[in-house]
Amino acid sequence: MLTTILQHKQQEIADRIHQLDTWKAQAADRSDFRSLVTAMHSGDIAILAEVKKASPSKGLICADFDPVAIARAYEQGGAAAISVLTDERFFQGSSPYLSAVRQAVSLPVLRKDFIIHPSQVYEAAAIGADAILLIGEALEAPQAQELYDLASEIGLDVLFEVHHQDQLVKLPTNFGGLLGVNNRDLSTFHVDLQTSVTIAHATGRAVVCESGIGGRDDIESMTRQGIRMFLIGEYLVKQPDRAAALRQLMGQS
Ligand SMILES: O=C(O)c1ccccc1NCC(=O)[C@H](O)[C@H](O)COP(=O)(O)O
Repeated sequence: MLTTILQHKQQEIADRIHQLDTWKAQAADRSDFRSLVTAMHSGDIAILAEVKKASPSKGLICADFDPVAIARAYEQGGAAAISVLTDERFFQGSSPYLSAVRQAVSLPVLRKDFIIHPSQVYEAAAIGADAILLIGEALEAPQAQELYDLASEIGLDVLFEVHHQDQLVKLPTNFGGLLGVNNRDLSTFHVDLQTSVTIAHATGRAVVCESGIGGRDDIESMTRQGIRMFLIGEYLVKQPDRAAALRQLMGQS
C-alpha cells in the first residue's frame, strides 16, 4: 500500500509543481506558526486528534464528514493539537480542509500526508500547517534530513514516524521534533500497540503512540508503560460526542 501511495504522490507532485513559486512566497510570509512540540509536551496526556474521513485499511470512516465541526469538538474536548489528512486519493482528505480547520481552531495543526519532496513542505506552510509528518519508511536518510532541515528553516515542526527500530537511523542528526511510532504495519495493516512501548523503551525517548487506540483502556495501558502522547483518528471520528470522548480518553470524566 505504501508503495502504491508513494507512486501516486510522485505524480501528484509533478502535477502541482507549477505552484511552487507561489507556495514559497506564501511560506515566507508566515510568522504565525504554533508549536506542535510544545503543545504535545504539555499536560499529563497529550492527544493529537485526527480529522480523518477514510483510510486504506478501513474505507469510509465518517460519511457525515465536517472537518471544521470535528476540529472544533476536538479543541473543546482538550486536544493538544489537530492532525488533518490532506491526501485526496487514499484518505479522502484535502488541503482546503486543513486551511479551514487552521482558521477555526487555535491549536497547532499537523499536515498528515506522504511528504517526499521539498515542494510539499512549502505547500504545507502555504496552506496553513504548523507541522508536517515525515515517514521513515517512505524516505532515505539524506532525503529525511533535507526535508527536516527545510521544514525547520521555514518554521514548521516535524513529527518523524517510524514503525521498526531499524528506521531510527533515518532520524535527522539535529532532530528537535517529535518521534512518532506507528503501531500499524503499513504492509499488513496489523496494529500492535506494544510497538510504541518497545521503541520508547529501546530509545529512552518520549514517543507519540500512533494508530489503533480504541478507548480509555488502551490509554491507561500505555500510560502505565510510560507513554503520554497519542495520535488518534478513527476512534474519535466515530464518536457521537467527540469532545466528551476526548475528555473520557484523558480520564477527565
Ligand atoms: O490508516 C490507515 O489505514 C493507513 C494506511 C496506510 C498508511 C497510513 C495509514 N494511516 C495513517 C495514520 O497514521 C493514522 O491515520 C493515524 O495514526 C491514526 O490512526 P487511527 O487512530 O488508527 O485511525
